[in-house]
Amino acid sequence: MIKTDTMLRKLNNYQKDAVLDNSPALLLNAHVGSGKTTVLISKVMYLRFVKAIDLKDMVVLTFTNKAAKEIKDRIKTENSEIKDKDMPYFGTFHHVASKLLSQSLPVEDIGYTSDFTIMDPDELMEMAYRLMIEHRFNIKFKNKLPNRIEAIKNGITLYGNMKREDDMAALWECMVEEKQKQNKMDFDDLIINATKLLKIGLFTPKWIIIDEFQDCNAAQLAFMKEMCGTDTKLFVVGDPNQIIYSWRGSEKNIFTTFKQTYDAKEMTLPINYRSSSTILDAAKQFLADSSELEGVREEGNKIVVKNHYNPFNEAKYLCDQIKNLQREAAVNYRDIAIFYRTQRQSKTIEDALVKERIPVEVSMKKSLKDVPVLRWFVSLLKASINSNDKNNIITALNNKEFGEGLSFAKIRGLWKSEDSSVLLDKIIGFEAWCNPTKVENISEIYDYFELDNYLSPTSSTYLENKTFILDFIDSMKHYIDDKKLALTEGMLEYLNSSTLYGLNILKDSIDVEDDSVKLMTLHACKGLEFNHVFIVGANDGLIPLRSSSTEAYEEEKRLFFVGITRAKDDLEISYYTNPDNYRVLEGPSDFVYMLPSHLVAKEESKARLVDLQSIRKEIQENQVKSAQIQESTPIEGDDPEEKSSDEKRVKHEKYGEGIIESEDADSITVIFDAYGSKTFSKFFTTLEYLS
Ligand SMILES: Nc1ncnc2c1ncn2[C@@H]1O[C@H](COP(=O)(O)OP(=O)(O)OP(=O)(O)O)[C@@H](O)[C@H]1O
Repeated sequence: MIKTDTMLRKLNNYQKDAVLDNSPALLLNAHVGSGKTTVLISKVMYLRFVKAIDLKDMVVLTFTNKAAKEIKDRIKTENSEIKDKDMPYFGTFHHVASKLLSQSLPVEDIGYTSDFTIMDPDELMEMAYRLMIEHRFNIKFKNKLPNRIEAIKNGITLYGNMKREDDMAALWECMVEEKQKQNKMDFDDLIINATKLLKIGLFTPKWIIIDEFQDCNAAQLAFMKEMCGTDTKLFVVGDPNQIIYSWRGSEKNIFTTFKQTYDAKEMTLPINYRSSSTILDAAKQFLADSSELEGVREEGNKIVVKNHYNPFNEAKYLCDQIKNLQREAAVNYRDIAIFYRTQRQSKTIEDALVKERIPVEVSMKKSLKDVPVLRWFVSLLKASINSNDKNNIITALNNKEFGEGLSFAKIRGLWKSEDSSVLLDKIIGFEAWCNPTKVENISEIYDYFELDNYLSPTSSTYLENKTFILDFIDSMKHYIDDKKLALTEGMLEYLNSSTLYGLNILKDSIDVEDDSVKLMTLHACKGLEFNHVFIVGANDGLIPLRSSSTEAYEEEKRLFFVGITRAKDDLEISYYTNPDNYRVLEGPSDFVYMLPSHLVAKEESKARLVDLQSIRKEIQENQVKSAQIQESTPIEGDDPEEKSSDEKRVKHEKYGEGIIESEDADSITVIFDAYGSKTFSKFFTTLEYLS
């Protein structure tokens, strides 16, 4: 209570009014750096500790796990008796929807049971390809299957002028049926199914609080609406200037819609506390209307705009600059951040920093697919706790690297008990093994599956793979211990979370407190702040990324605005003369020209090209040595542009050369230069890998 009082005293009048407001619906228009997070946390604390609202009666929806954790941690600090389990509905939309479906809503009514598992987009695609082969569906534009599935889910017809209809509708129907049969929901199903069942009015919290409201999509709005009982109060906070996820379908006029639908009161937080007035004035150039945004800080340093010959030179320069800041101005590494537009830009900078022994942390949303052994292991565990999960049983057995490399035909033989498989016997016997097994013995899972037999102990990757699996098991054990869950129930929850949050489950995303330089994409920097910010690659084709529409270009602008406004004191923006990438134009982009000249100190890079060859060679060698980081599939907070990165070229004896568009355990889709897209079963096709 004392802390809550002190906290309220620290707020300005705009902020305090928002926290104390008791309207049935409030829309808080929070300008950049105006204390949105501060107000959100204060609001929850105020409701709990002053208004005595039970935390279980509050739904607090955030866009990242990290944001929800921050709020929960503050509540726990205020009262140490409060535990995570007392705040079951604090989390991302997917997390809360999944919680409701597994614990409070009658999922049986829609053909599921409460122990359903969650499938990520990769698993969904695997299912699609498998059904396509099994049912011999004729699907056009296979290389665009993810888009086509997304479209059919949303009732949109893609490729309307297609001459001949294909079996897309039948495939989707089959997938819906199969998901139900296997008791699995994909990410969208979580929100859609929860919304469907909420209609019955089974769960009506007293408060619904939403962060980053500007990035909500129609499905999320419907989800919120169905949770509203007659007495439910709504408190939503957002900044229309920071819409950076419209590709996810965020509603264009979401603020107007909300105001009209709920007759909401509107309040504004106009004061930016974060950035120097120079940085704020520069940021304003990227807003259509900046009249309301006020700053309180001094003028500060000019923004440095710098030119580098290429990314290698830049990486070298960044190392020198960071060392200077640390040596001469005693700046902590944790106060420095480097932002780039695409994840693949990170490697050059990271390698250079590591080489110079500068502590660095790269923020990267990695999905399970990024560590193949974990992807396989999670399939194995999912198959073991859900006997209906045909897909994962096949993935676990069929995997050539870690599983038994069994063909479809052989696996079909196993169904009919014509054949036997050690791994399948383990999968089938797992439930019985779990029953007497205690949580503290969960580490024995490794031995139960005799995993050494599957990780090739003589291979160079054995130790690394084994460590990944042991870390995963350890992290799962801690999760189950902390929550005091039964073994299978805990495993199910943990596996579902690992599907939702990817590898971040092993590590609580980026640790801002850790004394290291932070590297991240512009998308990932949302909500953070640093004293010194470097934004690299301000060339056309990167910042902004090449866009096909005015809307996309405007979104690139907002993204750059978000990046600029993370900086408190110093901002440096750089571009390349030779970007080393044919998709990127040399020289500064329009965005650099938009910075008013009186706010800018332009500097030519002093880093010469001496040693360039050796720097380049060294970094490239490191890149080859380190495992290639696959681009992640979109999980909450990810950037779609990151999906199609490295192009792998292959050669087919009949169709000639082409690029791999997609592949899974069984099939591979290649776009051939001369023949277009073709999908093959991996069992029957030999492709020569060219790159
Ligand atoms: N009333 C206040 N007085 C002084 N500083 C404040 C006040 N409110 C917030 N701040 C500071 O302003 C900065 C920005 O606050 P916060 O991160 O909550 O803003 P935000 O609106 O969430 O930002 P963004 O939307 O840009 O992510 C923080 O450093 C915070 O401590």
